[in-house]
Amino acid sequence: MGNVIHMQDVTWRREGEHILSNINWQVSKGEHWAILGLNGSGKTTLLNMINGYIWPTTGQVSVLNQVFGKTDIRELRKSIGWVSSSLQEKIKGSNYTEDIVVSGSFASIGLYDNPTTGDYKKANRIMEQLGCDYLQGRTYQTCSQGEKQKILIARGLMASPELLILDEPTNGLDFISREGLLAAVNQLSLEEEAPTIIFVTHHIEEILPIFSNTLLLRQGTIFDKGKSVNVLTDRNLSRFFNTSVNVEWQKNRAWMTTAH
Ligand SMILES: Nc1ncnc2c1ncn2[C@@H]1O[C@H](COP(=O)(O)OP(=O)(O)OP(=O)(O)O)[C@@H](O)[C@H]1O
Repeated sequence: MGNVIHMQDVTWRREGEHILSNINWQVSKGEHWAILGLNGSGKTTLLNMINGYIWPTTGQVSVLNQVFGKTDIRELRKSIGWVSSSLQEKIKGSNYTEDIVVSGSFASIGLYDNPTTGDYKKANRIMEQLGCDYLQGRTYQTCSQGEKQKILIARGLMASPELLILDEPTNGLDFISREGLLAAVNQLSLEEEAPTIIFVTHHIEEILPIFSNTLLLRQGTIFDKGKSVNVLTDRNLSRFFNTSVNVEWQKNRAWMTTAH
């Protein structure tokens, strides 16, 4: 099994503070991970590190078997799809959805290169797969929040990445759109050439059964990690959130409520 992410004794310090410390984490091919953590726990910092935008102060990082410091990060980034709210903010509302998706081939936000008919065919196939092909011919600004997220995920898949990072993709979605998006992510994971998916969320019930593993991040350290069923327990999450919670499993998803 190949290593998709390998972090060994990683720390990241800024202005005398440890933003990340003692991070030992391995994601193997065939696993999909959820990352859960309160605001400011270091999730974005961790993702920035995986994408090579920041470097560990100490420790070693390798992504897709490429050791940082010995590899061309820009090349590596072509194998990583990253969907985040900061990407969402960069998209121009007047762009056509299919052009946004195609731009994922060129790792550009706008469409500056000359896409081929093949690129558009691929975009169409991915959009079909995510159930958003009906949006072709529409501008981004006319799409709902859920539709926009699907477009950005489709864009992230255009370069056939080996690793797909979905950073709080359900933010701002109503219940129906959220479940629609989760169903699309689930479907995507079943595809033959599916990338490894890292799914960052604040909501436990969004951790679909495909997310075999979960990482709990607290104050820049790993609070717990491992099989989701073992990590998402009453006892563990009560300690993690510092408040008493109950977890109930329904349809292989964990639902959390406060215990009082
Ligand atoms: N460049 C930096 N310099 C100083 N502090 C930083 C820097 N980047 C992040 N931090 C701090 O590190 C901590 C973790 O931030 P990070 O954005 O990784 O958290 P997060 O888990 O993604 O939070 P959220 O859920 O709110 O997005 C925060 O306290 C933040 O202020």
